[in-house]
Amino acid sequence: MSNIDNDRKEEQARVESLTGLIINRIETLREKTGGIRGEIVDIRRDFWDDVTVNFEDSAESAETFASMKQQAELLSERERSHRHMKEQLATLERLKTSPYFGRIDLIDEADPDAKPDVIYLGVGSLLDDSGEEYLIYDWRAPVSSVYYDYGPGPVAYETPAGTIRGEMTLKRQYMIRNGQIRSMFDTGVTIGDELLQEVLGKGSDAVMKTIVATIQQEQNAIIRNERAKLLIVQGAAGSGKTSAALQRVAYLLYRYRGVLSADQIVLFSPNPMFNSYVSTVLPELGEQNMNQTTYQQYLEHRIGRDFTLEDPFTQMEYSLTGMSEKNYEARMDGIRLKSRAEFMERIDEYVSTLGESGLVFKSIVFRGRKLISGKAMAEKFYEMDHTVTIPNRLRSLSLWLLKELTGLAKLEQKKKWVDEAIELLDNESYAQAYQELSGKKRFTEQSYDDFDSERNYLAAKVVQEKFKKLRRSVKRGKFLNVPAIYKLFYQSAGTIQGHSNVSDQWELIREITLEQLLEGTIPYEDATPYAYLKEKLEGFHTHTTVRHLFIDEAQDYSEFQYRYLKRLFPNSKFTLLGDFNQSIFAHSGTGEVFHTLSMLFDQGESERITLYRSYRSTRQIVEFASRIIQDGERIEPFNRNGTEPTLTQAASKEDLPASIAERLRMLEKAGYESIAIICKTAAEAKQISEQLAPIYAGLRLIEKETVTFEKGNVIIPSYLAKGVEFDSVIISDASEEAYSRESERKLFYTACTRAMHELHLYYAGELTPFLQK
Ligand SMILES: Nc1ncnc2c1ncn2[C@@H]1O[C@H](COP(=O)(O)OP(=O)(O)OP(=O)(O)O)[C@@H](O)[C@H]1O
Repeated sequence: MSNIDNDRKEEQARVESLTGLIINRIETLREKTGGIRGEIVDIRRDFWDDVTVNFEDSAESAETFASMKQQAELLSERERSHRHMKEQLATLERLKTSPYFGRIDLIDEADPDAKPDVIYLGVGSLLDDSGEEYLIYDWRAPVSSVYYDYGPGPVAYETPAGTIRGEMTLKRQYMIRNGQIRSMFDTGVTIGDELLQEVLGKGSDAVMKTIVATIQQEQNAIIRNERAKLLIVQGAAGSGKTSAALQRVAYLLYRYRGVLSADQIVLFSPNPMFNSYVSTVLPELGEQNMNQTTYQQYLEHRIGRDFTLEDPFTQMEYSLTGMSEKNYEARMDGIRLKSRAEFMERIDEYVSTLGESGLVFKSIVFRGRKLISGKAMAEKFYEMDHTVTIPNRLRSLSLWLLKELTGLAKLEQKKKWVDEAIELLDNESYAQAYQELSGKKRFTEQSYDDFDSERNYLAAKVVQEKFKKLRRSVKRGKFLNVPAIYKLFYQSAGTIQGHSNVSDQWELIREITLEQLLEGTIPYEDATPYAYLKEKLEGFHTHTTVRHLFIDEAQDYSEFQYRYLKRLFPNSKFTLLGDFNQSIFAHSGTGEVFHTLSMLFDQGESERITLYRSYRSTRQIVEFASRIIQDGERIEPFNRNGTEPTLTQAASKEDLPASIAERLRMLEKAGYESIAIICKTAAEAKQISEQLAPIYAGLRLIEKETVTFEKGNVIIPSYLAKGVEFDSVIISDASEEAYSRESERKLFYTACTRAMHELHLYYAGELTPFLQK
C-alpha cells in the first residue's frame, strides 16, 4: 500500500471530525443569530420607550440626545454582530459538505528541524475552538499561494510582513463531497490532471463555476497580481481569463478587506446575458458581486437622452450583412477611423476652436415664449475670459442664467395666465398659503384676506413651481446643445486642419454620418467620440471611487474607447482580459491597442501575462480550431480526449435543417444538456429557428436583448456566444458563403471554440476556406 492509501483512513477521520465541528458551530451560531435578531426587533420596537425625551431646557435636551445616541449605538452594534454572524454562518455552510480541497505540509526555513505545518485549504477559513489555530485556511491567505505556485521542494511566499521561505514536503488534493473523500492525489506543481479531468469532463452549467480548487500557476499570477496598474491578459479561447478575473475580484476583496468594497470594482462584460452567466461565482465564494455593466449600458446612461444609440450588435450585423448596401465601404472605413486615437485628437482640436467660437446654446423657452435666447447665451459665454476652460465658463453661464431666471420669474408673476392658474388651485393650497402668510405676519392686523398679499404670494408660488423645471435643467447644463455641436463638427470638419486627409472617404463618411445624426440616431462608432466631446465640454464625470476596472473581451474595445475609459476612471487599476484571435469588431484588430493603452500608464506600471493552455474544449476541438487562425498565438490543449469534430455537407441549403435536427437528437440521446446551434448572424439564427421549429421542439432563440443565460438548447448568433460555453456546438452554416472574408475568420474561430465536448459543422456548397487546408 502506498503512503497515500495509508493516510486515507486518517484523512477521512479528519474530514468527519471537522464536519462534526462545523455542524455544531452552525447550530450554535443559528441559535445566537436568532437571539440577536430578537434583540434587534425588541430594540427597534421599544426605541422610544427606552429613551427619556425632554426638550424643556438645554440640559434636558442634551440628556435626551445622549440617551437617543446610546440606544442608536446599541442597535447598530447588535446589527453589526448579526451581520458578522450571518457571514460566518454562510462560510460554515460552504465548508460543511466540502471543507477543503488541498493540503500542503511546510517546514519553515527559520525552524528547519520542526515538524512540518500541515495546512488545509478551503473556500473559507476555520479556526479551532481556542481561536488560535487554523483548521482550514482560506484559499486567498498568503500561505495558500504556495499551493498554486509550487510543488514539493523549496518554496517562498509573500506576507504583509515580508517573504517567508521554507520547504514543502507534501502537496495533496482532495475531492470531498457530502463529507466523503471521493478521491485524493499527491501532486507536483500543476494541480493535477486527474482533478481537472474530472471537473472539465462534466456537462456545462448555465452559470460559471469557481475554479479555486484547480487554479493553475499562470492563472494564480493574474489573480494575485497587486503591482500592475494595467494588467493585460492575452489568453487563448477557454484559457480561463474570465475565471481568473472573477477569482481575482474575490482575492482583492479578501486581501483588502475593510479598505476595498465590491462597489469599488466594476466589470465591463460583452453583453447583458454574460452578466447573468458570471453572477453566481462571487456569491459562491462568499463575496458580493462587483458592479457589472456593459459598455453600451454605460453609454446609454451618459448620452442616451441626446440620441437614439445604435448598439454594437446592430453595427456588427450591418458589417456582416450590409456588403451590398450603397455606402458599405465608406461606413466600414468610418468605423475604423473613428476608433483611432487620431480621431480623438481631431475632437480635441475641435474643442479648442469652440473655446473661441462655435458653441450652440438652446434658448430657454417658457409657454412658447423665448425667455433667454441661445444667441444671448453665446454672447455672454464668449464675453468671458477666453483663457478660462469651457466647463468653467459654462458654470459661470449657468449662474448667470439662474439669476436671470429669478428676475424673469418676478416679471412672469404679473402675467394673466398666473391669475388663471391661481383660480385653479385647490383649497389645500389656499389654506397652506394662508397659514404660511400668517406665520410670516404678512397680513395686516385688520384683515386676514388682504387680497394683494395673498395674490402675490400665490403668484410667486405658481411661477416658482413652473420655473422649477427650467432651473433644474439649467443646473444640469441642458442649455448647451451638444448634439448640434457634434453635428457641426461634421458639417465643418473639412475645414479643421488635417481632417480631410484622415481618410480618402472622409467626404462620404461625413455625409452618411450627418444623415444619421439628423435623424436623431447615433451610430455605435460615433457614440464614444460624442460622449467624449460631451465630457470635454461639460467637464469629465469621473468615477473617482472605483479602484479596479475589469474589462472582459478586451480585444473588442478601440483605442479611442480605452483612452476615454482611462479618463473616466482616473484612480482605477485596469485588468484587461482578451484574445486577439477573437477580435470580431471592425474597429478592433491587433495588439497595438494594448500597446497604446500601456503608453497611457507610466513606465513599469503595466504588465502582460499570456495564457496558452485552453481548458474548455477537448484536445480534438482545440486542434481543429487552431487550424482556423493563421498566425495567432499558439494554443495548447489541456489533454482531455473527445470525439473528432465532424463536417457534414448537405446536398442543398434546404436540407440543412433536417440534418441539424438529426444531430440534435443524437446529442440529446448522448446526454448533453446544453447544445448550441451557432449562426453567423442574428438574421440567420432567426431563419434557422423558424425552419427548425416544426421539426425540433425546445430550442431557445438568443437575441441581443436576452438577459438571462439558462441551461438548455439554444440558437445563438456567433457574436452573442462570446465568453460562454456549451457541451456541444453545431455550426449551422460553415460554407464559403458564410465565412470567407478575412474579417469573418475570427468570428468563425470564436464560434467553434464555444464547444466543450463536441463540435459539428454543417454546410451546403463549398466549405469555408478557413478549413480547407
Ligand atoms: N484552472 C481551472 N480549473 C478548472 N476549470 C478551469 C480552469 N481554468 C479554466 N477553466 C474552465 O475552462 C472554461 C473556460 O474558462 P473561461 O470562460 O474563464 O475562459 P476564457 O479565457 O474567458 O474563454 P473565452 O476567451 O473563450 O471566452 C470554463 O469552463 C472554466 O471553468
